[in-house]
Amino acid sequence: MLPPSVRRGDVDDHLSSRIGTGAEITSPDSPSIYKVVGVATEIRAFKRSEAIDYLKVLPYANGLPHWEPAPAAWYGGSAAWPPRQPMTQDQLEAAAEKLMASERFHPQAAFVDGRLVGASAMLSFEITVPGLNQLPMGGVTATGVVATHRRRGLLRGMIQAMFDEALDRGEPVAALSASEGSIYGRFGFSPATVRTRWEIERPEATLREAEQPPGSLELVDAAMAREAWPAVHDIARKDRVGELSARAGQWAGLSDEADGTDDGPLRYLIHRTPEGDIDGIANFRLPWSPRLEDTGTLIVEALQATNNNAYRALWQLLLDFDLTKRIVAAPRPADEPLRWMLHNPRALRVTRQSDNLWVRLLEVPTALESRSYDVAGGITLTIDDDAMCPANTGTWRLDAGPDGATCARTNAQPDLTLDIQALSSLYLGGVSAALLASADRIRPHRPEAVTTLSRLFRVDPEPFNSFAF
Ligand SMILES: CC(=O)SCCNC(=O)CCNC(=O)[C@H](O)C(C)(C)COP(=O)(O)OP(=O)(O)OC[C@H]1O[C@@H](n2cnc3c(N)ncnc32)[C@H](O)[C@@H]1OP(=O)(O)O
Repeated sequence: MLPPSVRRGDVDDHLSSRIGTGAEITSPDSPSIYKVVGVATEIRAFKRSEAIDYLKVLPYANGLPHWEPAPAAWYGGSAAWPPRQPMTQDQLEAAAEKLMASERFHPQAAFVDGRLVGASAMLSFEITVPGLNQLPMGGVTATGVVATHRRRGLLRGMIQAMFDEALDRGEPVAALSASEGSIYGRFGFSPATVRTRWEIERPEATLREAEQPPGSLELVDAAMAREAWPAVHDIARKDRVGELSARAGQWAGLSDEADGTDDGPLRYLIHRTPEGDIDGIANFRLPWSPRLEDTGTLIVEALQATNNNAYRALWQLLLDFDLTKRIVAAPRPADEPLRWMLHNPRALRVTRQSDNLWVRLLEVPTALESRSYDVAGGITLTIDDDAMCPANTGTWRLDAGPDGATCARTNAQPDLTLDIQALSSLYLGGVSAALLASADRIRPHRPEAVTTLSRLFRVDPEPFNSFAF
């Protein structure tokens, strides 16, 4: 008898077919372990004593050309990845201690013949969903399988175990930032937010409103930035669909020192209300270059504000910093208000746009009932076979509106059919149902079904998450 967290139809068949032993599944003693006869493969949480093995696997696995760590590759900085030096034993011990101390860290690992050959983890977050409600979310992070053990279903096994555990913890939604676009769709993840990188030539960066908004600006050191960021972010994130609660110690590493590259140290700019409360903050750099034509770029790595005054005041200074020629910012939302504050909206040139958060609904009725909908309406939808979360499969009636929603199983004829990926992309309100229908990702059974779905799910402003994890 398999434990409930491991389903014979997906994880185990997949694994045995990959290993090619014609293996039978044994009865595992522990609910989170499964084994294949003849090949000692286990998927289970790793222990503190195994955390260093996990840390050693990760940089090795992630050091592929496609892996794009932020911010180095994001704006073409010079920081090397993977780090040039392996971590020392002391550094590994310290990192392992820190990792395992977090109650919000839920790791899984793959062991073959007792050796840790792959790992992944979920971090528990809150995500802001439409209606500005906070929903528990499991964020998949730090994933790698050593090159010699890839393509045998180890990641699939870990993802399945993490889905099952997230559901047990009451997290109806999972999400991740994808290293490659071709991996995570098969597990039901689908892009739900986008991020952009944009540039403005300083001479073109004139604002329509030249007057300084009320309040004051101050350049501060890293110690002050470490205090300001959590407070500003915790207000701002609850006001933007797609934003996440901060990771433990998210800003602990902010420093005034240069990291030894040409990027220069991070600088910090805060905005205060006339009463003195900090209501906005930006992190920026002024990298050095031996080539004159490459100097004078001010790079904004993060900017968050709790109101429009702070947002405008911060940009007003950053766009007009003496001895600079160009401003580059990333990651930024596609619907950046700054564009509409410029005399010349075309001056803000998006030089890159990519998917940001990939969402995966684990428990459809709970997720759909946890957000609100700007217009009142109802729709009956059929979700195609969801092998990894089979309770989602079937036909659901959603009756929704600004005050909330009910979502229940029904035997009625559906208005449309879609798979869990399409519904996950729609969930935060940033992807158009009409677009997905045009791509045959939604199959309407009534002519007006896609319009109804579109009106129900869209949000304004666009969902955005300001950091990956
Ligand atoms: C959320 C994050 O942490 S993003 C970071 C992800 N990590 C990396 O990119 C590091 C480098 N890559 C790796 O370590 C590994 O290749 C992983 C973790 C991406 C995949 O691990 P594996 O154990 O090989 O994956 P697994 O065998 O379970 O593959 C599941 C499916 O995904 C496919 N797949 C896995 N990796 C890739 C890839 N890089 N490109 C395309 N398809 C892939 C497999 O072919 C398989 O397909 P199937 O279900 O149709 O049979």
